[in-house]
Amino acid sequence: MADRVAIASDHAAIEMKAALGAWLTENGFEVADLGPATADSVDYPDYGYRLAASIASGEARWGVALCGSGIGISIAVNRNPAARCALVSDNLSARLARQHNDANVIAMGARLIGIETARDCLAAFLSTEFGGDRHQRRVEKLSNPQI
Ligand SMILES: O=C(CO)[C@H](O)[C@H](O)[C@H](O)COP(=O)(O)O
Repeated sequence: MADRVAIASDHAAIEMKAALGAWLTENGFEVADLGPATADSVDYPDYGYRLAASIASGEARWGVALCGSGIGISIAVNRNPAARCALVSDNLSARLARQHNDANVIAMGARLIGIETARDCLAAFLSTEFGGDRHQRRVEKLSNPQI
């Protein structure tokens, strides 16, 4: 399970899903493609929930969530308390999502960024450690929402 990555999208990001899935495999990650399998129009919540469930169950350590903007699917993933999904579009945000937020799912928008940028973000995300310390306290508070 350690390096297993679950990847899911909607129809808008099917090509980016294929490209990032191939890159993950080439780089030694075990990939669970949670769909969809075709470019037929689908609803991003269905795939976001499926991805989050694979993180919650421990089937996957990491998640990659893709849709047109990345917004809808990131909202869907974050409905599951086991997920900390960060929507990013640049290398620094991808690194900070790990360093400060201990994000376990990266979301990106296939209609907003190109595949090269997405690969760069994913590589940065997967190679960056959580910083712990003060960030640990804050991340723990994310699991205990209160005013
Ligand atoms: O960006 C999205 C939601 O935040 C989704 O990716 C969808 O791709 C988008 O809403 C789909 O639009 P479409 O006109 O049905 O392709």
